[in-house]
Amino acid sequence: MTTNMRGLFDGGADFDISSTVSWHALVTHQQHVYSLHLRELFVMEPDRGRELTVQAGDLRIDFSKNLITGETIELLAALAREAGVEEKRDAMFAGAHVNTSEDRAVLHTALRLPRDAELVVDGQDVVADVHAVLDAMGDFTDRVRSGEWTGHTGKAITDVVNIGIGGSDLGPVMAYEALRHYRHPGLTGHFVSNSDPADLVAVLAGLDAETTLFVVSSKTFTTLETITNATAAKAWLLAELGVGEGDPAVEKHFVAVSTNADEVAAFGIDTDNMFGFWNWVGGRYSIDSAIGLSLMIAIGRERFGEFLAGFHAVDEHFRTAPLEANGPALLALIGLWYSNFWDAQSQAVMPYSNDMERFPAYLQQLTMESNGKSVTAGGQHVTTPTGSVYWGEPGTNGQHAFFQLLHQGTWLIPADFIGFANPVDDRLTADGRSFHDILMANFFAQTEVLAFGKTADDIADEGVPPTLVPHKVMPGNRPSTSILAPQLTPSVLGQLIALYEHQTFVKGMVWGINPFDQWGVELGKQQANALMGVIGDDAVPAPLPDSSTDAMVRWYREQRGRKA
Ligand SMILES: O=P(O)(O)OC[C@H]1O[C@H](O)[C@H](O)[C@@H](O)[C@@H]1O
Repeated sequence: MTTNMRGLFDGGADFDISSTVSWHALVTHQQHVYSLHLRELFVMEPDRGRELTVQAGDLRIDFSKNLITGETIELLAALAREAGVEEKRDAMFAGAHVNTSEDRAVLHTALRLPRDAELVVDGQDVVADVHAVLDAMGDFTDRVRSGEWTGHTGKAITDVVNIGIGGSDLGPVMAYEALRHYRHPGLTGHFVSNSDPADLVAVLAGLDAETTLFVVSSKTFTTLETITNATAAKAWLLAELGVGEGDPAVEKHFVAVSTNADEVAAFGIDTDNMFGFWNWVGGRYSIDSAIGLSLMIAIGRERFGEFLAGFHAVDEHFRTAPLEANGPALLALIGLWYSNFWDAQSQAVMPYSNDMERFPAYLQQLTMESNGKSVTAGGQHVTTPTGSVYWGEPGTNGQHAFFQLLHQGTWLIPADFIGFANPVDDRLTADGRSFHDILMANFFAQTEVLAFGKTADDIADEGVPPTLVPHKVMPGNRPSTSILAPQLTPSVLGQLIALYEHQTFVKGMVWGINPFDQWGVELGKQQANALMGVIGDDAVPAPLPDSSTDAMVRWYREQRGRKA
């Protein structure tokens, strides 16, 4: 396989997905589906619930409550084929440089290959490299968990603080919360990300420096927030331990996860205590790399292995299943159906699992940083809307907050519901009734009501006064996808993440954009750096170039007790 993928990924300067035969067919087909209600579709296709359900690993994905027919799936699959999704998928798995703007391979799938797999990319045995790091992480994890690794004063570690932001925070904290029941009882994890000092202050307030381990996680090791927090944490540690800068105590309390050994050393962390990864792992695709170290310490190396095996199961499904029965591909294509043919702008994700509270936030970075692009990989302006706004809250909480808008509002907002057959912990009951049954009864009820609603006739038949009937009509025909799994285990969490990673990829490939760069984040960082020297220093001459920022900075200086 050639590593120069410009041809395939640029699609040729003239290629425009919205000019393809399949796209035009979908435009026409949408008018047909628009004329049908989900109530009618379920009558016309009585076995629809089973026919439109796909199994991907342990994930049972029911697409039947979407505004689709069998023909929609055929047309969407044809669109994906016209866009070269299968070739692009194969190229990604093989290690081609599919991230064209940065000329990099995209190999998060290699992070979960089993030890006996083979993959050589750019002359490098990727599987051997991945497992060497996993082994080092595992050995370190074992030592921390057993108490063999001690702090400077010889005490075992009780608290692990991950310092990172973006992909170096969202994945670790989300998975740590989601896998709460698998954690080591004697170790507590903490996550510090924000450049608001309140974040670090609140975490340090409860900690004993002698038993605290900091994991500084940063792909680049230059991210301002992370380096600021890590520097402050180091100063706190040195002060608490009563030792000076450069004291070897730091080695016992700071480890690093990064691709940048030079910066790690410059920060003062022994590179023997650094766990590496590679530039072919994007930040938002990195929870299964060494960035997962704090998670591995929490759940242990075996459970972390199960987590990786879960990703791999869905990778294999995605790599081999035909598009028409491919969970990630269908999730993507049906999402794209709403974005591009129904004018939907957002996508809700509702995990019916309190432990998955951070999953929507995690998906925001994964999907929006990946597909929030308006030029194609070839540099042309896109001709269609791209990435959706992802958002959500755990059920049932969301039901009592914003579901009203989903049920009766004017926007079409497709929703993914995620739920489990078994709770991880069912010790508590409410008068003998399972909490979990209450939770899942709500899940099923919501997807049913969204799809089928309640008609004015049905409401009138119940004796509701005519003036109230319009207010009580539930229009239905609101799409949802139900993703179910037996239980929220490390493997299932890995499967869910891989499902969304690959759906993000498929959407990006159909749109012809590059889901693996994030140039849009850079300018804000540069601007913040430039303003940092200005806002706190009266000597820097005003005015600033725009009147809004200028006035705000003057106000800020005044409020901070300085003269503008
Ligand atoms: O891991 P780091 O290099 O510190 O990067 C942390 C995060 O910051 C950047 O601004 C990117 O937008 C993210 O993709 C990345 O995950």
